[in-house]
Amino acid sequence: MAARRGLSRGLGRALSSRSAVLRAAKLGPAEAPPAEERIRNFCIIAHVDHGKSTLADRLLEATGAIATSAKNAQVLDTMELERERGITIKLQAARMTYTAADGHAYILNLIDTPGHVDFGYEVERSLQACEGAILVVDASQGVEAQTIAVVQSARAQGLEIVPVLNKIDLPTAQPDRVAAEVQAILGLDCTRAIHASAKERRGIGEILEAVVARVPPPRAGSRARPLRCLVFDSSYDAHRGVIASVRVVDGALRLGDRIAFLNSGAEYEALELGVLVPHARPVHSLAAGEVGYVCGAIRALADAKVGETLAHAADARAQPPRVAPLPGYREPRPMVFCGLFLHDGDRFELLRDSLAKLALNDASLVYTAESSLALGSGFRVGFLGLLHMEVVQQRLEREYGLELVMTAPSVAYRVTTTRGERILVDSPDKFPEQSAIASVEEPFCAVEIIAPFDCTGALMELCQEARGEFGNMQPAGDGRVLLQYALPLGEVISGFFDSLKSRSRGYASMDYAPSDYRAADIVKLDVLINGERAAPLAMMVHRAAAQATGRRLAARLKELIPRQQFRVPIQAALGAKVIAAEHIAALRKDVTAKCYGGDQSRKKKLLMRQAEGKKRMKEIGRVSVPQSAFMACLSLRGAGSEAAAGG
Ligand SMILES: Nc1nc2c(ncn2[C@@H]2O[C@H](COP(=O)(O)OP(=O)(O)OP(=O)(O)O)[C@@H](O)[C@H]2O)c(=O)[nH]1
Repeated sequence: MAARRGLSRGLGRALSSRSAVLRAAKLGPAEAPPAEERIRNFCIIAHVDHGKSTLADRLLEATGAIATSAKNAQVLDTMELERERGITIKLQAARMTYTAADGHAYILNLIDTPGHVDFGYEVERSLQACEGAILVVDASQGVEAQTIAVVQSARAQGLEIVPVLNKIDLPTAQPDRVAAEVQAILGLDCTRAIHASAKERRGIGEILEAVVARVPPPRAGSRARPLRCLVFDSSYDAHRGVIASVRVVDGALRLGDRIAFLNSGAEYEALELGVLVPHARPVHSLAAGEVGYVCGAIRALADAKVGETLAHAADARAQPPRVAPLPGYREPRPMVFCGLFLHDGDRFELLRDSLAKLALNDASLVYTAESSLALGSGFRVGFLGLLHMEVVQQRLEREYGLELVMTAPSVAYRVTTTRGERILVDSPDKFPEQSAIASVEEPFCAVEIIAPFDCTGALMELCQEARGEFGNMQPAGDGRVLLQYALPLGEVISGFFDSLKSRSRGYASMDYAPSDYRAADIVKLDVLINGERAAPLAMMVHRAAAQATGRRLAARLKELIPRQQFRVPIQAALGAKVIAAEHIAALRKDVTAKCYGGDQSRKKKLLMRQAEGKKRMKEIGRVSVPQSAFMACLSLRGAGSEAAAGG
C-alpha cells in the first residue's frame, strides 16, 4: 500500500523537479471557469492491491491526460514517460477533460486518497472534496476489511458510490458472486456494477460514462458566496514552500488575492494557482467546484494543515467574520508514541534538524525532547499509527542517514490522579506513582476482520486474549466471516496483526479505527538491573498481563545482556513489589580464549572488536546493556506476542 507520506513526498519531489519549468511556464490567457454542471469530482477507493492505481492510470490514458503506456510498464521507452508515469501514480489530484456520449466536454477531477487508516482523517478530508467514489473490488478476491472501511467513510461523506469489479481477466474472477457479496455485505446496489480489467483496459469507457452520469456535479449557486476552500492535502517544497491542494467550495480565488487560513490564522498572498493535468498548469483563478493547488510562499505545513479552510483575508478579518470555517476540522491526534534515540549519541543536533525538516512535510508529527540516562538525548515522538511510525523511521534513516534506536511503542493513557487532575500519559516516565492514581483509561479501536470461516475460533481466541469485546459476526461470502470487535489500541499495536496473519495462514485482512477511551487497570512495570531502575525498559501494561510480561522480559534480558564480572540480578517490579526475577551468573568474558595463545594479531583484533562492542553498550549502574535489550520489549507486550515472536 502506498504510504501517505510517500504520496506527498512523491508529488513534492515531482513538483520540485519541475519547479524551474513551472516558474518559466507561461500563464496562459485567463479562461472562464468550467460550468459547475460540467465538473465531476471523484476518488477511487479500494482494498490494497485491488487495482486502484492501475485503474487511475487507465482513466488518465483514456482521457489523454497521459500517453498510453506500453503493455509492460517496466519497458517504457523514454525517461520522460517514465517520470510522467511516476508522477501519475503518486499524484494527489488529476484533472482530465472527457467528452462524454452526450457530446459535452466534462472536467473530471480524480482525487487520490491515502489508503491507510493511520491517515483516516486525511482520507475523510479527501473524500469531502468529492461528490462520488469509484469502488474497486478485485473480482477474484471479493470484499476485504478495507473495502468495508472505505465504503463506510465514503457513505459518511454522502458520496455516490460506483462499484467496479476489476480483474475480470483472471481465470479465478467471479464477478457475479462478488457483486452479490458487495450487495449483501455493503448494501450497495450492484445491478449496474461495471465489469472491468484495468490491466487489459476493459470497461474503462463505461467507468468514465458512469462518473459523468452518476456522480453529481458540485452544488450550483455557490460561486456568488464568499470564498471558502478545503485544504485536502498539503506538501512542502523547498523552493516554493507549502503546496496546498484545495477544493474550492464557495466563491472564487484569484491570483494575487490576499488569503487566510481560518484555523491557524496565517495570512499569505496567492502567488501561484494551478491545476494538475497531471503536470502542474498555472491558472488565473479557481472557482467553486474546481480542484487545484495554491502556493503562497507558505513557510510551514502547520499554517496550512490538511482540513484547513482557506478564505479571503478580508472576509476572515471582518468583524464579525464573513466566513465560517468548513465543519469537521481536527488537529492531527497522535495515537502511538515512542522514544527516538541515536545509536551514535553525538549526532543529536542532526536528529533534531532532521525531525524539524520532516515535520515541515508532515503536520501530524509531534515531538518533544526527551533525555534518558541510558540512551542519551532524544525525542518522544507521536504518530498517527504504526504505519506512520514506520514511515517516519524509514525516512529518517534513508533521507537523513541516521541510525535510530526506538523504544517500544506505547499508546497514551488518560490518568486521573487522586487530586482530581487529568493527565495524558504517553510514556512510562510520566506514569504517576500507583498511590497517586485514582483511575486510568485506555484508547480503544473498532476492529473489523475478514477471514476464512475455519479460522473463526482461533481469531476469536486471539481477540479475547487481547481483551477484545465482541461486537458482531456475519458471513462475508465465499466461506469467509466478518468479525467486529472493540480492542484496546495498545494491544493492536503490539504484534496483533502478525498474530492475526499467523493464525489465519495469512488469509485474514483487518482494519481498525480509533473509537473511544475505556477504564482499564494499567500499571507501570519497572525493570531493575543489578538493583538499578532501567527507565528505558519500563512499560505500561494491563495488570492481568504484568506478571507474564515481566517474566518474559526478565528472561529475554538475561539472554541479551552479556555476562559481567559479577552476578547481575534482573527483576521486574510493580512499585516496590518484585513480580519476576532472573540473574546472570558472573563471568569474565575472555574473547581471546579461542586463539590458542599463538596468533597475536588475531588476538589484538578480537580485543579491539570487544572494545568497539563496549562503545555501543549503555551503562545502567555498573552493568553494560546492549542496544538490542532496549528493543526487547517490542516483541513482548500484549496477547499476540507469543505468536508474533514464535510464528
Ligand atoms: N490481472 C489483473 N491484474 C491487475 C488488474 N488491475 C491491477 N492489477 C494488478 O494488481 C496489482 C495491484 O494493482 P495496483 O493498481 O497497484 O493496486 P492498488 O489498489 O493501487 O494498490 P496500492 O496502491 O498498493 O494500494 C498489480 O500487480 C496490478 O498489475 C487487472 O485488471 N487484472
